[in-house]
Amino acid sequence: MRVKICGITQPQQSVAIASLGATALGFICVPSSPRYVTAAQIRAAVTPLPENIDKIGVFANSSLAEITQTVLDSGLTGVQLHGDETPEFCEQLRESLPQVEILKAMRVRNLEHLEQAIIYTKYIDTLLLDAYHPQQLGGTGQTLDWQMLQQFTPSCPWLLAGGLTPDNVLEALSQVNPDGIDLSSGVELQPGDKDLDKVALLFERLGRTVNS
Ligand SMILES: O=C(O)c1ccccc1N[C@@H]1O[C@H](COP(=O)(O)O)[C@@H](O)[C@H]1O
Repeated sequence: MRVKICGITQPQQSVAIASLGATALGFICVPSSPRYVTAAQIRAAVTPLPENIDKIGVFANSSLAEITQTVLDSGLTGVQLHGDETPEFCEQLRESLPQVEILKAMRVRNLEHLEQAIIYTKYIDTLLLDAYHPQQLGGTGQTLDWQMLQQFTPSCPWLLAGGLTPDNVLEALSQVNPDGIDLSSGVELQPGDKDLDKVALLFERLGRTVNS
């Protein structure tokens, strides 16, 4: 199972979190977020990482040109679209960056949103389901209604996000069967500063060994 730890801002934490067992690290490219990092900061954080770790940039309603330039400048291997990007936008991004993994995040409010998620699967590699929050785009610590996701089996891989912590992750995984999970505020001391003890506890509870 993929485990993505998102909202990394410190280069030394990216290396530590990868060695604890993360398969993917996320970097917030949304200027209004307290976890925002520049392309140069991402470059510094991803350069020492092993090749097999996915390096995902999180964008929200950025232009194609901004995303493409950031990917080229930073060494990202994936782009997570966390705003109101359309399926057509995803298709154009795929043409611009054919080698880069495209993840579309859906902030799920109800069953109708889940149905909309399916429309994207033709144009992306991976879906990510996050909780809806009226004021914030992400990193909110709010959980989804896991029961609603029990029948969710899209034709592409998907990651469960939204308020996951070392304390609730096993309960979530007992109810839903995603291809991976994504955690941010649930393993933090404060926005952008990850709590390495909580990250270690997460992998202990998931029963993982280093980079398995
Ligand atoms: O973390 C942020 O600040 C952020 C800002 C804008 C868009 C997405 C953001 N984070 C994403 O939110 C989810 C869930 O976070 P949490 O575990 O509930 O704190 C995660 O996918 C982050 O990539």
